[in-house]
Amino acid sequence: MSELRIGLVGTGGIGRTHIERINNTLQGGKVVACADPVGAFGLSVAEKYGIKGFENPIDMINDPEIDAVMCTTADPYHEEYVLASIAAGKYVFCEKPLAPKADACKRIVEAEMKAGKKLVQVGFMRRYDEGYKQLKAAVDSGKYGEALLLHCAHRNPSVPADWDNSMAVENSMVHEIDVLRWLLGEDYATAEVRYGKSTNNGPKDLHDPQIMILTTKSGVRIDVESFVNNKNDYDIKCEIVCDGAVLNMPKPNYISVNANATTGQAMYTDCFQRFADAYNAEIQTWINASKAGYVDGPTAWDGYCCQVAAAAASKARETQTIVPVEYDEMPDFYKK
Ligand SMILES: NC(=O)c1ccc[n+]([C@@H]2O[C@H](COP(=O)([O-])OP(=O)(O)OC[C@H]3O[C@@H](n4cnc5c(N)ncnc54)[C@H](O)[C@@H]3O)[C@@H](O)[C@H]2O)c1
Ligand SMILES: O[C@H]1[C@H](O)[C@@H](O)[C@H](O)[C@@H](O)[C@H]1O
Repeated sequence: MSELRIGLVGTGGIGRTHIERINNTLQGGKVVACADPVGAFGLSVAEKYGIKGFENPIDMINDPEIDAVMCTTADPYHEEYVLASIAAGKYVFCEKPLAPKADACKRIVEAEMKAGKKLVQVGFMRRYDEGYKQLKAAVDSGKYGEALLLHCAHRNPSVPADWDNSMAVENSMVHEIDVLRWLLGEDYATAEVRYGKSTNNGPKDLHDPQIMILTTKSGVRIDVESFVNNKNDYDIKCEIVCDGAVLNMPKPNYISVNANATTGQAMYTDCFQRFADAYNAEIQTWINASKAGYVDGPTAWDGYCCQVAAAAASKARETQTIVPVEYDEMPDFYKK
């Protein structure tokens, strides 16, 4: 196959950035068509990029001219389009979360096993970020002793007005749930969510900030501050306290500017700036692997495990208790 012909469903903010990165920057693939659950919107984006538009996303997924699918719709639509891609036997990249609820992720896992072949990659792009990769390499090297504690922060300037408490975990902190599980190489045992004093700057149904506390099966304790209406910058922190050292994620920086008798430094204000290189590496890896006939990234099983932990954290928040994270046993299908 000379070029992977991609059909993208979900032409909102990130969908359009993926069309641009694939068609202008990356190699080996082209977004040749797009569609959206809001049909007319999908058609208008297709016109803007000069690619084929489909009114109905399922027709696009089933079109023989489409080799692989990207699903970048709002979270509740992921299940339908990922299942349709699996039914069509096509590789599918699904933005995180695989689906907001663990039972929907489980249905995807079951459909993929029934198809007999891994087809799904989940959009946890932080695994491709240079800073997280360096942290993982340092932990895996064993040179710094065992990881004991992790202190993390996930700060966004703002989130849309329809956000509620469940999205803080299911949509936002799910990035930490995935990347720290990958970094430490183990699953979670318990989840807990505690509130600080809330800002008045966010949506009315969101208590912000929140602190999620996770423990892994071996007992590593992780705290994550989620503050998604800080009105300031997009700031991601990860500090790992090891037995013999403290490891800190490097902060990608802008230049500092001395002017007007002040030293200043611009800051990232969104994930597209902060993780630009990671998105490119993630999607290039997906294109290469899809052409070669395999999945090389976070799997549907990873997506399921993350939403199981997110559900435990949500329950912990509602009950203000510590909740066990209880996964199904990993099927052999995902062990290879
Ligand atoms: N990996 C990441 O860091 C990352 C970053 C952003 C989003 N995401 C994920 O990607 C998915 C999509 O997020 P998004 O930020 O692109 O959402 P978005 O709100 O920009 O778009 C979502 C949907 O809203 C509707 N919509 C948006 N703009 C519209 C318009 N002008 N007219 C009509 N309808 C419109 C469309 O149906 C569209 O598919 C989500 O699952 C999200 O979690 C991941
Ligand atoms: O969908 C976005 C995206 O995943 C960002 O990377 C994250 O920082 C935001 O909190 C989330 O709302």
